[in-house]
Amino acid sequence: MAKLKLTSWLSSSQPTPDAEKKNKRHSYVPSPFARKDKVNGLSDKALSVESVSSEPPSRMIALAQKITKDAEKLEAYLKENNLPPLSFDADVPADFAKLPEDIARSRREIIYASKELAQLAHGPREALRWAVWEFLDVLALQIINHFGIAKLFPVGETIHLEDLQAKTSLDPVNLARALRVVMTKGIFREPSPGVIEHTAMSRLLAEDGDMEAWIGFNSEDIFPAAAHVLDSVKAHPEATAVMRSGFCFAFDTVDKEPMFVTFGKNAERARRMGKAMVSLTGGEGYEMSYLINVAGGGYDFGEIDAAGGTLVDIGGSVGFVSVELAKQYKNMKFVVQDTAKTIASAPSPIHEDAQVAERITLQGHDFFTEQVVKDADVYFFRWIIHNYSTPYAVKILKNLIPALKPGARVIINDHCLREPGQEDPWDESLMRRMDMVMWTLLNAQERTEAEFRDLFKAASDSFVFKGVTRPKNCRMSIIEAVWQPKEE
Ligand SMILES: C[S@@+](CC[C@H](N)C(=O)[O-])C[C@H]1O[C@@H](n2cnc3c(N)ncnc32)[C@H](O)[C@@H]1O
Repeated sequence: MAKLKLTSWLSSSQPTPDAEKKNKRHSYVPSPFARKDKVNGLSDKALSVESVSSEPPSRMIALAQKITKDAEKLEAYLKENNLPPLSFDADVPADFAKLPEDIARSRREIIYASKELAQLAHGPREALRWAVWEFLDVLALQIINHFGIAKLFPVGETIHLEDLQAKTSLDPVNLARALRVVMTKGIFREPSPGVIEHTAMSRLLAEDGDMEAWIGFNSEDIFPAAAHVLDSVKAHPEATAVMRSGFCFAFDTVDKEPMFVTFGKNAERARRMGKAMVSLTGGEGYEMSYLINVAGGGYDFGEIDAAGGTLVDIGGSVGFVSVELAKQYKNMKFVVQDTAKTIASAPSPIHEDAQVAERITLQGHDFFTEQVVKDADVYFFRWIIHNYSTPYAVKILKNLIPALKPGARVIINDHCLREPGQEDPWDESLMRRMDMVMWTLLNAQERTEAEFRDLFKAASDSFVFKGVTRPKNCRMSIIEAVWQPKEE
């Protein structure tokens, strides 16, 4: 399939002055390794810590000082608020308490600075040599998670390795070797030789079903698919066809079916992916509340609500986003569209509050066919457009056109990539890796603002691109265009 003007993140498209301003307004500490003048991530300004000598401290010392300063700040906050000290112990809370802005920043700076410091201390050759071994940690975690090892003994108790071995079909030698690799990541520990106990992270594997699904989906679906991207891109260098992705090469479905169809045929695998998505969207920076909270930069549907307007939630899964919106907006109506199978699996009623449930309609609809809900006020795509390369994404948008009334809004809720170096390093790494996941599974991609603009333009000149906004601390952006057909 021919590629349209696919300005991939490699061929950095120039942002408009407005986009530039917006990016700057939201930008955090520059991403690691992005700029020569901001060696390895933290700008020199971000590292301005007092030095006792007249010589400016080396990068290594500046990072170490920064870590100390921010760690002291974080520790003081924890103490003042009677929060437990940070630890790997199994009984600590799995999530950070909600931190005030400045303390949250300190926490993040500790993460970036310590990562950079460790890399400096490894040196270039050793850092590079072992960077490519990360997949072996994933392999070990895959084995431990798949065989449910964390659930085989209670949290708070220890177990002898041989007793643990007796509880699993996994070969004893293989259990021990996989366990000892994940232990290097703080998942389980061995307080004395052959004695195993839980840590906070292994406890999550035992008790958090969504996390177990997240690890399973990533290590059993994405990991094999990633290992086949090279085959796929060698055979089809344009890498746009959804049925020729690394996933299709890995699972023998090339030119037969896309990933979503493969999952649709396997209830267990589909359920795992669904739960994995719940885990992801409950994670920091992805919560639904960002979209809803107008004061924090979420989308304001107030005008549409006042008029009792309709939002079509396309690829809306089992309707949980529409439910959240309907709880907030008491007059709007919602149509949730997804594959017939997904719609059939939605809860009934969709919500216990009848005032919410009665305003939500569920409908089987394939977004590769013409939109059937005419004259709605909003057509909404969350985590949909990034699943498709440009030719498919343009088709999805074009399928809306016969249904659109003048002024209809098309809202996309996805990542929006900024220029390299403008994100907080944690976000930058996560969003770039999500871009690789999209490539791996679906030959799809995350997009920049300019790429979203091009997408709408390729669908029709009558889409007026309104721009991109991003709620504070949220990783996802809100991308909007309005349908304004040209006068004949
Ligand atoms: C990544 S999920 C996003 C779900 C939801 N919008 C959210 O925010 O979590 C993609 C959704 O698209 C649906 N989907 C995939 N292909 C579709 C198609 N051709 N037509 C309609 N829905 C489709 C899937 O069933 C799935 O629910």
